[in-house]
Amino acid sequence: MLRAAARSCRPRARPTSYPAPLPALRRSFFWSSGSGSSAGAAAADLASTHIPTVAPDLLPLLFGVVVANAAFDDDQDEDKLTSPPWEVRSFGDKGAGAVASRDIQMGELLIAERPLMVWPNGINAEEAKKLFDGLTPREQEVFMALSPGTDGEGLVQRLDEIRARRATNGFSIPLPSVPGLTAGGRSVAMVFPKIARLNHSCTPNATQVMNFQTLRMEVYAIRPIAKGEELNIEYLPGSVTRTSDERRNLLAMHFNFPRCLCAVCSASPEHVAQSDTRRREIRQISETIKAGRSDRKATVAKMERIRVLLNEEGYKALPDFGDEGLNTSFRIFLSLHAQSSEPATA
Ligand SMILES: C[S@@+](CC[C@H](N)C(=O)[O-])C[C@H]1O[C@@H](n2cnc3c(N)ncnc32)[C@H](O)[C@@H]1O
Repeated sequence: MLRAAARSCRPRARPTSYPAPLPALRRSFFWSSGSGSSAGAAAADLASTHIPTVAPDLLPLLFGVVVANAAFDDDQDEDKLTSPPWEVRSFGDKGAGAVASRDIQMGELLIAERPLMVWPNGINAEEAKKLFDGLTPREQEVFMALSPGTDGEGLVQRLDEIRARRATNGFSIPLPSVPGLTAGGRSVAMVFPKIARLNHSCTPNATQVMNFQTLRMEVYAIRPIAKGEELNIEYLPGSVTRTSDERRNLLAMHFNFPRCLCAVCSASPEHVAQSDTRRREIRQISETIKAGRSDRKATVAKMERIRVLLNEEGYKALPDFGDEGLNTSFRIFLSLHAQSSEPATA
């Protein structure tokens, strides 16, 4: 997909919102700490944040140790990791999926999960087999239990069973830059076995974000979710600006399901047509906002129109326009809108 392209479509696993900046690694990790200590400086001068100078051939080893200890998880709610508020059940033609086992509030952390493996993107069948053989028997078992991704007619269909699973269930995740260590930008493939059970919806109620401090992918509720409701994420960023046909083509090609069975796509033809009209208008407006030629007042009016259209669309969560700048602007607009529509207190 292809796989890589597919996942780069889907999980947009945005490495955007690290909960906090990366720790010490961000200073010059290897060559000299740049701390300015002179040869004669006393050992006591070394700050507690001192970054050691590391011999180059030890870097991969040290990096392995950093990765292995990446998550101290001291701020993680153990409960969320061990007894999440959802369970897996069958969703008919969609296969397995996750359902809320109690009422969930907006903003709740639903899953925080380490990847089963981290592989390069764009590998051939032979390389994939070699990497698969390197997994432990338990990891292989977990991987092979995931959706096979070989029952459709998209690009995934042409892959071997390892890469098809990787494509259907994984994310292509851009690595962040670490000054002095890596420029970032390179995307790698990661599969998270629990998150892989989440089905797609064109009006999702959850979203995923990669936390590189803990090396976990986190899934959050982006609106209140009632007990018994399915948890869904959006595989395609920018779905809110695409018509049903456009979404169907992309989902079929990259995720191997020819028919999206989410609430929007499985509505009556009349409702689907209305939804398409709204999403076309959202796209047209969002493109003019991105072009940046409107003044502030006009931009606010455009965002207000998008807000109304999203309401009509039943899109109760924050949309992903597939554009970080617009996502942020719209988030700010919504919070200002919420403040201005709060009833005045006497
Ligand atoms: C990442 S897996 C999701 C979990 C999967 N249902 C399972 O049984 O493990 C992706 C696959 O689930 C199915 N799927 C996910 N969302 C769907 C949707 N909205 N409509 C139809 N099938 C969907 C497709 O077969 C897709 O290739």
